[in-house]
Amino acid sequence: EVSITKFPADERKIIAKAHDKYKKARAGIINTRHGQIHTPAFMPVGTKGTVKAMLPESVQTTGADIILGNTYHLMLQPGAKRVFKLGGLHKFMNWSKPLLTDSGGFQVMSLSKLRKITEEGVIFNSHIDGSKFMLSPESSTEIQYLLGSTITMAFDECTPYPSTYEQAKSSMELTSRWAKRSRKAFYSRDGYGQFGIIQGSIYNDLRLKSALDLIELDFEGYAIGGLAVGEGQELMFKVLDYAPDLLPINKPRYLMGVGKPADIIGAVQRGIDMFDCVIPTRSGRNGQAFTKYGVVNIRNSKYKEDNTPLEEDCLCPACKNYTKAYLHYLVKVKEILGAMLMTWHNLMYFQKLMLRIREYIAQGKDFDFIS
Ligand SMILES: CC1(C)O[C@@H]2[C@@H](CO[C@@]3(CNc4nc5cc6c(=O)[nH]c(N)nc6cc5[nH]4)OC(C)(C)O[C@@H]23)O1
Ligand SMILES: [Zn+2]
Repeated sequence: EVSITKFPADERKIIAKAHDKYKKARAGIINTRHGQIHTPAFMPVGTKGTVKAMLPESVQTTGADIILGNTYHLMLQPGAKRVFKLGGLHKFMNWSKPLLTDSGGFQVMSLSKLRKITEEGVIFNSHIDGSKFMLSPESSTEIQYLLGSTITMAFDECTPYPSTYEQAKSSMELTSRWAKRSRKAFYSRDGYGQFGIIQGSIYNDLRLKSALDLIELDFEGYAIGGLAVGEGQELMFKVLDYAPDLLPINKPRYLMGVGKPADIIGAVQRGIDMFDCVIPTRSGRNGQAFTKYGVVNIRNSKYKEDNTPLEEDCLCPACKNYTKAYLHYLVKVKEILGAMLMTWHNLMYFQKLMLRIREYIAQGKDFDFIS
């Protein structure tokens, strides 16, 4: 029931502005071969075929519909052909819902020491044993097929931040050529999809050109790459004020590597549907718990005799059965159970945030809350 109240003109402008701010937010469902994805969605990161410190069934109880894996790590160990022979990544890791795999270029740049970028692809030495590998649009796409990914990411070059206009332009153009080769190498099947990744750094004309090049290839969804690479929230939002609108309105939009709750809320308001970030899992293992009261650093000595849960109304095992004092102790003495419980709580927190955002959008309500 919306009651129409006569606001003075200037207040009406503010309210209109607020609603205007939310008009790009959308809630929906992506149907895949491995089940539905309710969007806006947060994807827990399972880089090496496991969400660290979590059983897959526990990840499922947090409400996650889809998790992320990494081509780069899995091709080095245990190897894509071996995973294929063993029945694919879903079977290997006992996760039957959707899986999205990143295409590996970004991880090569952020992980391996020696590498060379050529038109063909990226030649690099494994950060594990130094052996030589090459990733190309074709090999990355084939590896993701062997893994059995529900959503395959195109092979791109993540333009570093900061970059000059010229650097960003040539990097974006390489990504467009690689996207074309990735699309050609993709074995399309019902219920599986491939997402293109737009680049262009912070330059709106390059972002537009990147989007136009990739829309021509008719991907099942589109990611905005080259963000969450040190540019900061303000600059990221500046790009997000226009970039999502360059992409097809009826296809999923995925912002890679984001982020903290406030980043996610701001990006949803600008039209983003999918997110992945290591924050809930990595910071959980480091003793940081996300709660409605803010981030709790459980190692702080003020918790050593705190007999209350992280959040009294949270349904996760950490909050239902344990106290902050116990979590403080476990993390201090580096007990594995500490990493498990903190991770479980944070993943639950992030999924509850996404659920509330989806509900607020469905009811046409504002969701500027950051709790
Ligand atoms: C936010 C937070 C905590 O996440 C951490 C750390 C540093 O940022 C992150 C997250 N940001 C991030 N931006 C990305 C851009 C691309 C991209 O353009 N292309 C492709 N294929 N994959 C991408 C994956 C991305 N992840 O990137 C690494 C280095 C993976 O660690 C993550 O800060
Ligand atoms: Zn909890």
